[in-house]
Amino acid sequence: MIVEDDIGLQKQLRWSLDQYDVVFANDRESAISQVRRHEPAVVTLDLGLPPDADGASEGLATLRQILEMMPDTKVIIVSGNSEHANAVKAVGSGAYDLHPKPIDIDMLRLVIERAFHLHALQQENRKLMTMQADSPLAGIITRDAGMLKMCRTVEKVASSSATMMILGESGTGKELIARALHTSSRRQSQKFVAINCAAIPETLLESELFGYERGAFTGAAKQTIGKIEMAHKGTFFLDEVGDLPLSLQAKLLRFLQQRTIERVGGREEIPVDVRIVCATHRNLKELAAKGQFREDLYYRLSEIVLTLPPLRERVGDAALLAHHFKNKFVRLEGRGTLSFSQEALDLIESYSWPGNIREMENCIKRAVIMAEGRQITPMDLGLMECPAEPESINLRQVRDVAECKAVLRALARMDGNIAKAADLLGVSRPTLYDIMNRHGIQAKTEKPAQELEMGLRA
Ligand SMILES: Nc1ncnc2c1ncn2[C@@H]1O[C@H](COP(=O)(O)OP(=O)(O)OP(=O)(O)O)[C@@H](O)[C@H]1O
Repeated sequence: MIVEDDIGLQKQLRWSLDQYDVVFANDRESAISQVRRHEPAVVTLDLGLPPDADGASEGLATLRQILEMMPDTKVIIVSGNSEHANAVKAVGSGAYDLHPKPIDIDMLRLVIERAFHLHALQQENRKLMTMQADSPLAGIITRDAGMLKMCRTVEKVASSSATMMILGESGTGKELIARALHTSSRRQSQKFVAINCAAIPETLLESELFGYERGAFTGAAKQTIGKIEMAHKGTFFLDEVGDLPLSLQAKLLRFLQQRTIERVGGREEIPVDVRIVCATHRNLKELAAKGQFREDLYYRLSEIVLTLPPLRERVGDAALLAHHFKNKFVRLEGRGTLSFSQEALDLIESYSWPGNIREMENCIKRAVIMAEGRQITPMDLGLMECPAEPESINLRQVRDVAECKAVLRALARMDGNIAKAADLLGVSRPTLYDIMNRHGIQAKTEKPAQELEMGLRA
């Protein structure tokens, strides 16, 4: 934003700064209203504004008000020699830098560029911090109404000892939820032990799960405890439980009924106190109907069932997670500021993510490594598939659903910034608030990090 009452100078700056989206103001009132509407990252401010064009009182008051509203905004004071003392005072009050009049446009461009860079860094940093605070459960990034509800369920059931089944496609975060359940429970100071039934050959699985005594089989040189026993007093996570062979299903069922285990080659019944959480991407009911999974075990394991929606059904999460992973890998790879191009974000939002969050994580890691400039382009993402079109239904419903999705997407993309989301949607801020009200989308401004707990009431 350029705050300047000299129309000639305004024009000159408009031409010289045509690489930026510039908005103008010529006095305090219009400056403040532009700040409300556009929330500019960088402002150049002439101190001599009407009605005190020869003094600095209006300029200094404008500076104060801008910084009260938007403390991160970088305000560059543009002033003549006679105003030097006031310009220094302005820097003392929080202005970012000062630039002398007459303007040296190359110098000013440089100062503006640095100001944008610093602003971007601060925003990234803030986002990183708020993302962590934002998580409803440790490590889980989401603003989707269904997922937020699920996180609340996890918190509620964490203190119980009920056995839990987590269903969902591959890469939807089943293990992450299991870990979150453990860290939210009173078992958190004890071990979380995980085993993937699909990754271990059948012949080894029994001894992995239950342990073995010395001499139980050739090569059993010493007594070894199994994973279930290892998790004593903690949480035991049985991943891909649908792949558990039938013989071991019987043994697991016995453990669930008696809460004791018998090591392979042993005779002793050893009591073990564990919370069992299991997960699968397979349809256990179907497997049970085909006789490949014991129905009694299925019911024992599913005292509480959580179903994780695939990423393509989580509204707004694709852009949110993309930003999260971009920030993570930029840090890990030691890259400078990097943002998504508009086209890259469009692609991220329309892609169907068959591999869910794991695929997204890998894709963004690749993009951070591949990106050549300061922007991640669709090419860097390396995604092939075309977006699927939603089914059409009743016209009013289609319009409603599309409107609601567009608003959630715009808010997610602009990280909850209402003014920017309104701009993106091409509506005024009050109109956006109306639409959000109509769809029950909340914006909790008192807690910016969670402004965005956007939920659909219906
Ligand atoms: N909501 C989320 N926020 C941040 N990271 C996530 C989220 N969900 C999943 N991840 C990350 O995505 C990756 C895959 O998650 P996870 O291993 O928990 O999925 P899964 O459903 O258990 O997969 P599989 O069925 O293949 O075992 C992990 O690196 C995890 O940290």
